[in-house]
Amino acid sequence: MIEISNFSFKYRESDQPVVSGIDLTIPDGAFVGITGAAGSGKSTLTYALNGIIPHCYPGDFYGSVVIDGLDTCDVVLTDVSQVVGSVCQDVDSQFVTSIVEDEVLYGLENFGVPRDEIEGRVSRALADMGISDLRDRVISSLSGGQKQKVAIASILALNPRVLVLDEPTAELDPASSQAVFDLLARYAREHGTTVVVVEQKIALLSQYADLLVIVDEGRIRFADEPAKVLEHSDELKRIGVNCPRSTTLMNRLRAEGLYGGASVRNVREAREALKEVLA
Ligand SMILES: Nc1ncnc2c1ncn2[C@@H]1O[C@H](COP(=O)(O)OP(=O)(O)OP(=O)(O)O)[C@@H](O)[C@H]1O
Repeated sequence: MIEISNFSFKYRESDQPVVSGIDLTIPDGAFVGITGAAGSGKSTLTYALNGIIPHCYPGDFYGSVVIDGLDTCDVVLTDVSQVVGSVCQDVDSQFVTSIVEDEVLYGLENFGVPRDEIEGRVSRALADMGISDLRDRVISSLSGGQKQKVAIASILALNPRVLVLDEPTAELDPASSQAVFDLLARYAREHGTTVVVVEQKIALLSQYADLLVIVDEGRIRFADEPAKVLEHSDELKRIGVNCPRSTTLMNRLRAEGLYGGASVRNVREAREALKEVLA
């Protein structure tokens, strides 16, 4: 369980807090999607979850962030890393070795995983990400999308109880993005891993998230199941979050009194809903 209570943070260099009054409870095994306009504070929230705040960025920290009973302010970063595996937005800054296999091995060896488990974990993580063929490649020679997959594989190999990923599909094509989300959802379902993903594509998040969080100017504007959040497509647009056109269309029909169902997340759901409207 993750409990963020009345959390605010001001970077030493910023004039005012960049996130304020954040209250969020995330049960174990939940799939949480976070989105919001550029600069709204999404990455800052992920830094609070993976311990980078307060351990690497100096600033004013108020409130508390407690992960599986660990208050991130009371423990060292390594303790947080044992529980939270994270993939940051700039994956290049995350790599510590030059070969794909070494990168996945690095974390396992650092975490003291028994030798006889290591090969199985490396192979499984690479296979899960569909990159077994990249095992011996030099990381700097990979495409942006391939690098993202290596970064995710390195974290999956560690079997963290919580996964925090900041725009993990930014460099991926739609099919690979879907495959990564499928995999994350499988980890949540089968291993009870709590997954927190920052993502620009609200349609993709809505398809997978149990809880969709919208951040606006450092505050949580909505935190609810996706269909409930999508009901507010006009307000979302005003704060820089564009819903799929199918969502906006069905919301307009609801406003006109022509549709009474839940907000739709995609064209397929809109098609079904329209059948009802036209019946
Ligand atoms: N290390 C830092 N020092 C000072 N200010 C920072 C730092 N990192 C981020 N900020 C500021 O905090 C605010 C929120 O940034 P953050 O990166 O958390 O937002 P974001 O929603 O993730 O943005 P994006 O979608 O563009 O990645 C921005 O005004 C940003 O300039």
